[in-house]
Amino acid sequence: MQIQVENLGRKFNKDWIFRNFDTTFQSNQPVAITGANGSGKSTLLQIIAAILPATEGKVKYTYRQKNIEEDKIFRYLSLAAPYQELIEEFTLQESVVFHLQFKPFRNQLAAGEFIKKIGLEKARNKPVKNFSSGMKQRLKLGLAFFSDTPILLLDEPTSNLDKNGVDWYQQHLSDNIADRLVLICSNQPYEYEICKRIIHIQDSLIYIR
Ligand SMILES: Nc1ncnc2c1ncn2[C@@H]1O[C@H](COP(=O)(O)OP(=O)(O)OP(=O)(O)O)[C@@H](O)[C@H]1O
Repeated sequence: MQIQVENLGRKFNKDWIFRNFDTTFQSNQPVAITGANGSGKSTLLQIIAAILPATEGKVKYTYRQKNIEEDKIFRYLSLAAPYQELIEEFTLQESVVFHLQFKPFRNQLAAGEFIKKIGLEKARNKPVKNFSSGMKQRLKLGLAFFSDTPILLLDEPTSNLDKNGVDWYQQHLSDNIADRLVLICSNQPYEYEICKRIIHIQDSLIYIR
């Protein structure tokens, strides 16, 4: 998988959040996106996920030597982010079965095994609306980690997780990144220890470290 970003810029109202950004993201080269609160990390991630349009510039997606249109890229990506919604009325079991209608899990993982892997067996029949914020975060991360997609996008991945949850995150992240293009928006180094490349956003400019 490759994502090529050319002359990317985004403004809200009259303010440029960032401008003139060029880079290429590749599978097996996980990248952290860092920067102060409000610097534009989530905005950049949402443009790459084709959730938000860019104001100028282009994002090009290539998978197995074929161009993927922007309106099809959702099929190729998994995203875990604070602004991503879960279906609150569904139980955990129903949420997983619903998800599997659109995106299968890696290595043919079954729904029951998935629920064990995210450590929520006791909540199998509980509605998601009654989950704690940490339980919701485990579900979001699990769906992203274990879905069979070549792109994995994470925004503030350990928010609401306790120490056990952070250990769980680090373990499953490293187990599920092979052959995937991984981008992590974060200011917590323990969330992006696997990333050798860091992109830092400051004062509307994006620096590659
Ligand atoms: N829909 C919107 N309308 C107007 N301004 C917006 C909108 N969405 C984001 N912004 C502004 O864009 C800037 C970047 O926001 P963004 O959420 O991308 O930052 P961030 O680096 O992810 O922040 P944080 O670390 O707090 O999550 C902020 O100044 C924010 O107020």
